Amino acid sequence: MSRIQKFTEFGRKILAVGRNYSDHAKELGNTVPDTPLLFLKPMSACILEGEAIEIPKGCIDFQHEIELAVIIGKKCRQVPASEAMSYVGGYALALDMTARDFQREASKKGQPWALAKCIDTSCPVSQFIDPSVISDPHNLELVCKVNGEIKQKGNTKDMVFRIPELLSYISEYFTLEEGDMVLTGTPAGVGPVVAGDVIECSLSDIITCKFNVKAR
Ligand SMILES: CC(=O)CC(=O)C(=O)O
Ligand SMILES: [Mg+2]
Repeated sequence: MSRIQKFTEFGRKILAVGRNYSDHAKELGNTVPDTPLLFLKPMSACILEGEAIEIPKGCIDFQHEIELAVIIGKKCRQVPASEAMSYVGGYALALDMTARDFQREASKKGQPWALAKCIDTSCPVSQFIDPSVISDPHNLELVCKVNGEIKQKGNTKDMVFRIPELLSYISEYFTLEEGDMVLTGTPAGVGPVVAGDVIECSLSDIITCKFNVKAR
């Protein structure tokens, strides 16, 4: 259904969901929200394989968060959960790179997460995955390795809010357009990376992607 096959055809915005896996909420000492916790990432945060993840200036705790990205296939506004999957045009693997020290500081002061989550290179994305190759998006293994060592190993079956609920909730407030992305949250195991590290991600046996980390 979607024409989107490559990064240049992606849309204009990224909606990201936080604390959508209870094991991750727990590891950071957070509770699971009653309704999806949303934030935006700009398209300028996106990079593709071959480009490096850059640690932002002043950050000493830059962390990986592997996430399933849902790519929107057609304009989606106020859709019921029962119809939401028909708006999915594809999937990708993504990293919601997070300056955790900046986030902690912002949260303490009641400030937004822009500097923690929205900075350049903070959204590495894999190649586009056609939805026809994914029979059940709620049973996919997410694995993130740093320098060959497994750091995150989760399954999309453990999402608190599933894709239909997320798209219905989000589209009540934001019109989603073709190529927009929804990052569906990260499972437990997030942790820091430093310059010189290599992050490798996989989604079941469907796709892998690899990114080098460097200082800005
Ligand atoms: C606390 C967070 O950074 C939330 C988030 O992004 C997640 O995936 O969960
Ligand atoms: Mg995240």
